[in-house]
Amino acid sequence: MTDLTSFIAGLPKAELHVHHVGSASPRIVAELAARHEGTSPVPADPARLAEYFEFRDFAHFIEIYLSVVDLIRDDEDVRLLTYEIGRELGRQNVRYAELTVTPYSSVRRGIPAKAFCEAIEDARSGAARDFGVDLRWCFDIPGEAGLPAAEETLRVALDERPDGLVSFGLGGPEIGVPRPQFKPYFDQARAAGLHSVPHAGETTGPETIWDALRELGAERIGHGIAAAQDERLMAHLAENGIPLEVCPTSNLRTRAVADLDQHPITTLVAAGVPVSVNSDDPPMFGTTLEQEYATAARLLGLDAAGVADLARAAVRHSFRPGDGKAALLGEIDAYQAAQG
Ligand SMILES: O=c1[nH]cnc2c1ncn2[C@@H]1O[C@H](CO)[C@@H](O)[C@H]1O
Repeated sequence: MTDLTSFIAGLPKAELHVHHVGSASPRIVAELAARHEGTSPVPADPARLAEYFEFRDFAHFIEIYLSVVDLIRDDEDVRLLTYEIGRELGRQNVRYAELTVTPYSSVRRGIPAKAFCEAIEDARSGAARDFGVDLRWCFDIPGEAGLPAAEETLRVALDERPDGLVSFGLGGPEIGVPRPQFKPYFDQARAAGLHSVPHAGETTGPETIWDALRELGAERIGHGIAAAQDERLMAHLAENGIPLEVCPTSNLRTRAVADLDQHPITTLVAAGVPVSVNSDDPPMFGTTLEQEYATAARLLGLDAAGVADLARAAVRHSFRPGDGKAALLGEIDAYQAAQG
């Protein structure tokens, strides 16, 4: 197992499902909480954060998530947060990451869209230069904020169009937030060349995934674990090569699954559904991408070659432009050969 752990650590990887504010390290969260002490429920002591990040259920998770979002108050906070995420990804040998960013939350708090996009783009350049990580953006609609959030997210995406933007998403709760209402916004984003990557089937059933496919033109699905309850849907995903971004520990910590050993990833993989493994909100869930790979290896019974294939799947499912995918696949091949 130690061998596999070090193989995973050195393996060049791609991360496809990781949230911006949800990636803030305990140090950064505590630093921001101290800066805004008295106006935030977030503990300013990193040692107390683990307890703060114990979630009763998904709704509680979103409540806590939004309290951390509230700590991001100016474009300097955005710049620092994003650059530090690049550092952590680089440390894990993540070479490419699509970060789910929610511009609506910041714009609503008074950070101008232009300043927000400049801050993430500055961090993107810095992360490439200093940590060798290629960061890209998925701009997601926070579902709980409804159509005004959809409108604003689309506006920022199309008007600012930062260089790193590759896709358009939809996050937050699924219960009480039907996917079809967002169709016109996804239609416009897709017409402008953005890929469609909504969350679906994380906290509700397979019907939400069907909606995401039919109404939002989903090319990949965030989470999508409820597909395991629907044979026809699994066959559809397999036949059409529509991948799921699976985040095992997240599902445990938000109590979407009761036990990692019963995680649907095994059913999905057995049915031929393309999957990648991702970390979602790593410090909040007490995980890292490396740990998610180790968990997937355990659940799926993978050896080093199987783990390398998992990394290749993430690269293939990614929206990395140009010859970037081939280059990263080449890095994985070279690493595997050298370890051989
Ligand atoms: O696991 C997750 N599922 C859904 N949304 C999430 C998750 N993690 C973070 N967010 C974030 O929650 C906010 C409120 O909608 C959004 O910013 C979304 O990106």
